[in-house]
Amino acid sequence: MDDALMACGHGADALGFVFYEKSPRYIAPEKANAIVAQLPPFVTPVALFVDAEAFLIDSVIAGSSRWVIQFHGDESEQECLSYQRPYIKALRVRDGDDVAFLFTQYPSASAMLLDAFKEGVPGGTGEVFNWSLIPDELSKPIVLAGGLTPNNVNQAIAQVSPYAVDVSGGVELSKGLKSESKVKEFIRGAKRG
Ligand SMILES: O=C(O)c1ccccc1NCC(=O)[C@H](O)[C@H](O)COP(=O)(O)O
Repeated sequence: MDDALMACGHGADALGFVFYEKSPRYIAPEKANAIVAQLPPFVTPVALFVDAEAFLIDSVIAGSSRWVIQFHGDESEQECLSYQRPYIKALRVRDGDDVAFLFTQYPSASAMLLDAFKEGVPGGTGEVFNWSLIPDELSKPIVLAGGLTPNNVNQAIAQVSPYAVDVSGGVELSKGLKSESKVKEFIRGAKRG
């Protein structure tokens, strides 16, 4: 709760909640929904799943009409759509990927999140990928992720012009422990960019 309100206080537009049990950032659904109930009205809570069972997703989103879902696994478009909520599909980009083609696989997504590919790690890698793999013209808004920090967020925005930027490890003191000064610096840098 303290971290969430701290990030909102520094101007975060959205907060991600990781419902992937293998992540050090995992949060239990009931705890997350208690936080969501306290969020200011214009901050979007984003529920992150990796090939989760439908009952888990349903149990989280039943807690609030405000949830946007972010899918980090191999979920099909049909599956993403079945929850009848706005959703973001994460793609882990690697050399040789045709990003524009991958976008066409999720026509119903509200946005696509582009993240670094690391074998066996579905997200939160802390690694930057090659931004030049992102075409200039894409059919959906991009959320840029992967190894962003207060030091490179400006450059990322200048090069990619994303709809939004997403950060995890780059604003932490250690895995799962957010740093207020880094969060503040990151958001300031992003909004200036
Ligand atoms: O953060 C995690 O632990 C995580 C685990 C499983 C799926 C997704 C996860 N995070 C997703 C995010 O959107 C991260 O913010 C994104 O991958 C960027 O992470 P980082 O490179 O550490 O900034």
